[in-house]
Amino acid sequence: MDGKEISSDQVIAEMLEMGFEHANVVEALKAVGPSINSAVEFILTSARRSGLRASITSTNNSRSHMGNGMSLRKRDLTSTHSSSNVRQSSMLDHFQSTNKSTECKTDIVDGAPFNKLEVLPGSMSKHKEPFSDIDVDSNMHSGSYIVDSLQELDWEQKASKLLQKHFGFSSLKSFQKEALTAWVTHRDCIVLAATGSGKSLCFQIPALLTGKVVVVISPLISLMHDQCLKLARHGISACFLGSGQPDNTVEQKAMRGMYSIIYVCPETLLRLIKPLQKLAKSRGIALFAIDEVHCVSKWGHDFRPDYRRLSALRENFSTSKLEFLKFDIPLMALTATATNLVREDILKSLCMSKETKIVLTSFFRPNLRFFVKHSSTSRSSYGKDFQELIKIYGRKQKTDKKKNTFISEESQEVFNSSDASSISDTDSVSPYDLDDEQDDYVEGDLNVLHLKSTDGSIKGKELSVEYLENDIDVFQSVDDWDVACGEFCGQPPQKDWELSEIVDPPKKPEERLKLLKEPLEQGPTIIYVPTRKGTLSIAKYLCEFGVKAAAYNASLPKSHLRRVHKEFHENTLEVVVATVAFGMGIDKLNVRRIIHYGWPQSLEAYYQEAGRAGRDGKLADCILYAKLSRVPSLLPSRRSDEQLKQAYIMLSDCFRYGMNTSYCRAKTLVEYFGEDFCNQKCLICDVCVDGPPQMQNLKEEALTLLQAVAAHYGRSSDMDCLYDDIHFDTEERRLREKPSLKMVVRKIREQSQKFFTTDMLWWRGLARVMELKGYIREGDDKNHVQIKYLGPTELGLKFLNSSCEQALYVYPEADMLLAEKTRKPYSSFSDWGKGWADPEIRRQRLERMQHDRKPRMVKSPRKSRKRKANKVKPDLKTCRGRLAAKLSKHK
Ligand SMILES: Nc1ncnc2c1ncn2[C@@H]1O[C@H](COP(=O)(O)OP(=O)(O)OP(=O)(O)O)[C@@H](O)[C@H]1O
Ligand SMILES: [Mg+2]
Repeated sequence: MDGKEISSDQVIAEMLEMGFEHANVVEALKAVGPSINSAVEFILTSARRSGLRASITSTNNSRSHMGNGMSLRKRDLTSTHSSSNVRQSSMLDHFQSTNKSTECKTDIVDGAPFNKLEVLPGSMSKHKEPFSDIDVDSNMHSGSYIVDSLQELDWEQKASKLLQKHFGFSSLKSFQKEALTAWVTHRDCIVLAATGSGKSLCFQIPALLTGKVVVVISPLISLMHDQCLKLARHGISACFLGSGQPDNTVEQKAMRGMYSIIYVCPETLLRLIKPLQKLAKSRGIALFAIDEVHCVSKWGHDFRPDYRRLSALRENFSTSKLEFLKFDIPLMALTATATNLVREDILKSLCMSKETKIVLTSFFRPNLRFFVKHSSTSRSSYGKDFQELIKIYGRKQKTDKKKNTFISEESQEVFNSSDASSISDTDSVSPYDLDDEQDDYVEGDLNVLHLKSTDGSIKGKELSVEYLENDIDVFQSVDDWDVACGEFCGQPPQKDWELSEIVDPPKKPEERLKLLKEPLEQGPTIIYVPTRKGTLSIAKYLCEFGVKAAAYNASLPKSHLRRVHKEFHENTLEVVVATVAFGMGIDKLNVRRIIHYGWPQSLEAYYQEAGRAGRDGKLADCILYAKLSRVPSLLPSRRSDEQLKQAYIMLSDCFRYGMNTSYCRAKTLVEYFGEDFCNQKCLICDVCVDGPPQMQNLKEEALTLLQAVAAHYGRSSDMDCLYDDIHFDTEERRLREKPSLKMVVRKIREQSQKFFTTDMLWWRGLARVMELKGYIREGDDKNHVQIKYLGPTELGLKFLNSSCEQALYVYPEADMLLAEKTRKPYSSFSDWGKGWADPEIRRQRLERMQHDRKPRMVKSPRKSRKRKANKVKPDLKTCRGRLAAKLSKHK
C-alpha cells in the first residue's frame, strides 16, 4: 500500500491523471495490487523489458479512444516512445505534490528545503544517477513526446486540471492558452503581456504537462529565488543555479533532471550548454523560457549584455546540432515592456524562428489610476505630498522615532552620516530651471556631479553610489541570500491563493467610472525614489508619523533587505520606500499605491514599476510626483554612445508623458508600447477626470519664436514676414552658431514689448509643442531631453511665411500652465515693471541675473576648460567661412 488504504479505483484514477494508459494501469494492478508505487514500478520495468513496443501500441490505442487533440499533430510519430519512461518525471511531480507515499511524507518537511531527493520512490532512483548513466532511448526526444502525449490527453483539459490542482485557478487566460498552443506546436513565441498578467504560468505549465524540464533564464537571483519559493508552495520542484547558489550539489542534481523547473542567469546557462544537451537527451527539455526578455535589447530599459549571448540556445538546441531532436527546442520570450523596436531586436538577437508566434495582450490595466503631480520632490514638499499617506497609515500622534522606525540601525547610521543639507529645499519655479548646461552633465538632486567620459560612457569610479541600482545586480552573490539550500521541493500545494481575492478588473466604461467613487481598499504602498538617500529620508519621515515604513536600497544591510521583503509580503509593512532595487517580479496582489517620487528614467521602467499595483484587479493608484519645472537628468550608468543616445530618447519620452495635459495617461502608455488603444480614454486618470486645459491660440507666440530662430540663421531678411523686428547682431551669430532656447527667449523679451514678462518655462513648453508640430528642430547634434538649440524646419519657415490667417490652437503643457500660475504680476506702472520696458535697463538686469546666478552644481575643471575653450573667439576668417557655408546651405 502507498502509505494508506487506497482502492483500485483511486489508484486507476490517480495514474490516469498522471498520464498512464488505462490498459497498462489495469495490467499493473492485476500484477501488484492497488499500490501506486508498485504499479508505476511494474509499468516502468515492463516497458523497459519489452523494448517499449507495448507502450506505443497502447498510446495509439488510447489516442483513438480519447479522440481529442488530433488537430495539434504536426508530424507523424515514426519513432518509438516510451510513454512510461517519460512519465517518470511526471511521477516525480506527482509524488512531490500529492504526498501520497510514505517515502514522500518523510522527504517533505514543511517549509524546509527539499534536500532528500535520494529517498524518493524506488522507481525514481534510476534517474538520480549521473546523466551519463541514464538509460535513455535514443529515439526519445522532447518534441515528439510533447506531440504524442498532448494529443492523446487533450492538453487544454489536462492543463486546466493542473492549474486547478497546483494554483487553484479555474481556467487559463486566453493569452496563456495562445502561448501554450504555440509551444505545443513547437513554435517559438514572444509573450508580451501586462505586468502581473500571469506570464509565468506560460512556462510553468509545460513542465507539469510533460514531466520534462523547463529552463528559465532570468536576470536576478532575487527574482529566481522568489519564483522557486512560490513554485515549491504550489507543489512544483524547482531550483536556481548560478553564483547565488550556495549548494553546489544542486547543479549536478539539476543536470540529472531532478527538478521540473531550473532557473538560471544567462552566464550560467552558457557555461552549462553541454550538460543541458545531455539533459535534453535524458529527461528532456520542454522549453527554454527567457523571462524579462527586454533585457536582451539595447533599446530596452534594462539592457544586460549577457542576454544577447542567448542566441546560443538556438544554436545548441536545434535539430542540426542534436540528432535526437526532431525539432528545435522551442523558445518562449516573455516581457511586460517592449516597444516595437525592442521586439524586433529580441527576435533577431535570439535567432528566433520566422514562424515565431507573437502573443500580445493589451497593456491596458483598467484598474490603475494614473496621476502626475508637480512637486519639488524635496524635504520641504514631504508634508504636502505624503499628507494623504500619513492620514491613511499614520498613527494618531507623532510617535517615538526609535520605536517605530522600520529602518535598521545600520541604515539609520547611513542616514545620519549623510549630508542632509545637500537635499534641496526649494519648491519654487526658478527662472534657472532651464539650465543651459544641464544636459551636458549627468547630475542628480544631491549636487553630486559626474562627468561623462569622452566616449559618452561613465567611468566606473566616477559613478555615484547614490544611483547605482541599475549597475548592481542586487542579489547576485552567495552572501546575499540566506538560502540554506537552493533547491525547492514541490510541497503539497497550499491554498494560499484563497487569502487574496482576485477580481476581474473593470472593462466597461460604466464600470470604470464607478471606480472613481470608490475609496482605495487597504493595502501597502511602494514609493520609488531615484536616490538611496531619498529612500532613507522619506522612510524616516513617514516613520515619525507612525507609518510602518522601511527604506530599501542596495547599500543597506542584506539582513535588513530580507526583513523588508518578508514584512512586505506578510503585510506587516505599510510603505516601502525603495530605489529600483526593489525590483522586477515583485508579485504582491494587494499593492494599492505606487508612488514615483522623482522622474523615472523611461516609460518602460515606469510602467513596469507602476504595474506592481493592483494585481488583484481592484482599484490602485500610480502617482508620479515630479518637478515639472525641471528637465530630468539621466542617472549615471555605464553606457556606450549608442545606449546613451537611446537613454536620452527614453528619458525624453518620459518627460513628455509628465508634460502632457490633454491625452489620457493610460492611452499614452499603452500606445507607447505599440498598442492601438481601442478605448478613447481610461476615464479615471487625472487628465480624463480633470479634462484638458483650455486650448489657446498661440500663433503670435509661435511666429515670434520662429522669427527669432530664423533671424539667427539669417533667414528673416529674405522672407516676407510679419515679425521682422527681432534680429541677432552678426557678432552674436558668429560667436555662437546655434541659438539656444535661452538666447532666443532673451532676444524675444528684449525686443518685443509684449513678451518681456513671459517666463522661460512657458517658452520651453511652446518650443516643445512646436518641435512636435515639426516647426522647429533640435539644432544640436548632442543628446537632449528637451529641445535646447533651436533650428528652423522647412515646415516652420513655410508657416512663418504664410499669410494664412489660420489660428494655431494648442493645449498648453504642464510647464506652460505652471509658468502661468507662478507668473509674477508685474504691473506696467511699477518702477520695476517700467524698468523692463527700457531696453538698457532690461539688458543690465538680465546681465545681473546671469551674474547672481548661483552655480547649481560642482563643475569639473575639465568641463569648465572645455567650455572656456568653446568661448575662445574664432578668428574672423573662420567666422566668415562658416557663415558663408551656412548661408549657401540654406539657399
Ligand atoms: N489563469 C490565471 N487565473 C488567475 N490568476 C492568475 C492566472 N495566471 C496567473 N495568475 C496570477 O497572476 C499573478 C501574476 O502572475 P505573474 O507573476 O506570472 O505575472 P507576470 O505577468 O509574470 O508579471 P511581471 O510582469 O511583473 O513579471 C500571480 O499572482 C498569479 O498567480
Ligand atoms: Mg514575470
